[in-house]
Amino acid sequence: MSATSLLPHTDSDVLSERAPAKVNLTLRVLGRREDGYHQLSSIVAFAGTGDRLSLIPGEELSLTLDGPGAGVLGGEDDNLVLRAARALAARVPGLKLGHFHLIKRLPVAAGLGGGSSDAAAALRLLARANGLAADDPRLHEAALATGSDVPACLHGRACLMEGRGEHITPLALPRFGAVLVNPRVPVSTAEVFRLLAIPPGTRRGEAVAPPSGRGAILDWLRTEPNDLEPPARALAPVLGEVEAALEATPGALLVRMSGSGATMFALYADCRAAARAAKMVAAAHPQWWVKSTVLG
Ligand SMILES: C[C@@](CO)(OP(=O)(O)O)[C@H](O)COP(=O)(O)OP(=O)(O)OC[C@H]1O[C@@H](n2ccc(N)nc2=O)[C@H](O)[C@@H]1O
Ligand SMILES: Nc1ncnc2c1ncn2[C@@H]1O[C@H](COP(=O)(O)OP(=O)(O)O)[C@@H](O)[C@H]1O
Repeated sequence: MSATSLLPHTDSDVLSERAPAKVNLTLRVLGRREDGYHQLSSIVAFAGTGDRLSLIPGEELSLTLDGPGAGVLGGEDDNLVLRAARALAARVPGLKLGHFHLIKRLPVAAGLGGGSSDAAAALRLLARANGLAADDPRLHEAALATGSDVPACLHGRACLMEGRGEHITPLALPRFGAVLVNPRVPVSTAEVFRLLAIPPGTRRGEAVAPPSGRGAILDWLRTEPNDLEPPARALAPVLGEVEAALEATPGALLVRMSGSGATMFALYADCRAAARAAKMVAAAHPQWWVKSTVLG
C-alpha cells in the first residue's frame, strides 16, 4: 500500500501529473559562461514514458517514493520535487503546499532528466493547486533555480533549449518510435561537463536552426552531434556496446546519446518497429534498462 493511500483523502483531492523522460536529440556546447555554466543549443523532445507525481494539497510539505527507481534515491529532503516546491514557495507568498507521492520509474543520473521532469511536474501541480497561470514567470524562475533542465521540462513539449537551459523556443517535431537504453551505469552531469575542460568565458560556435519537415529534420539530426558524447564515453565505455546493439536493430534511423548519458536512444519510423527493436536488445542484454516509446 502506498503512503498516499494511508492519508485521509478522497480521490478528488489528489492531483496527478506525468513526468516524461527528456531526450536531447542534439546537443551542442557553444561555450562556457564566466559563472562556469556551459552555453548549450539542444533540440529536446519528450517521451511517452516517465515517472508519475501526485499531490494532495495541504499546508505541510512532504514526499513519499515508490516504484522501481525509488531505492536508488537517497534522503528525500534533497529530492528535486521538494527543492522545486521550496523554490516556488520562496517566490509565491502563502503558497499552498501538500503531500507529494512520486512513482519513480526512470533510471537516475541517466541523461533523461528524470529528476528535472519530477521537479517540473511538482511546479505544475502546485500551479494547479494554487490557481497560478501556466505562464506565471515565478514558475519559470523556480524551475531555473532548481536546475538547468527544469525550464525545458516545465515546457514539457519539443523545443530548442538554449543558454544554460533558460531559453526555450517551442518546436514542431515529427513523432518517432524510439528505444531508450540505459546500461545501468550512472553518469554525473557535472563530471561530464568538467571533462570537456572548456575555460570559463570561452565561445566556440554558433547555434544552427533545424529545418522543418520529417525527412529534412531527420537528415539534419544525423549531421548534428551531442558534444557530451566523447567525455561520457570516457566515463562509461559500455556506451560503445549500447550503440552497437541499437545500430544492429532493423529500421534504426538514428542512434545517439541523450544529455550527459549514459542513456542512448534510437529512432524508428513507428512504435511497432521500436517495440521489435526493444525486444531484441532486452533479450541480448537482460541487465540493461530498455524501453520502447514514442518521442516527439
Ligand atoms: C546535460 C543536460 C542536457 O539537457 O541534461 P542531463 O544530462 O542532466 O539530463 C542538462 O544541461 C543538465 O541539466 P541539470 O541536470 O538540470 O543541470 P544542473 O543541475 O543545473 O547542473 C549540474 C551540473 O552540470 C553543469 N552544467 C549544467 C548545465 C549547463 N548548461 N552547464 C553546466 O555546466 C553545472 O555546472 C553542474 O555542475
Ligand atoms: N526526483 C529525482 N529523480 C532523480 N534524481 C533525483 C531526484 N531528486 C534528486 N535527484 C538527484 O539528482 C541527480 C540527477 O538525477 P537525474 O535527473 O536522474 O539525472 P539526469 O538528468 O542525468 O537523468 C541525481 O544525483 C539524483 O540523486
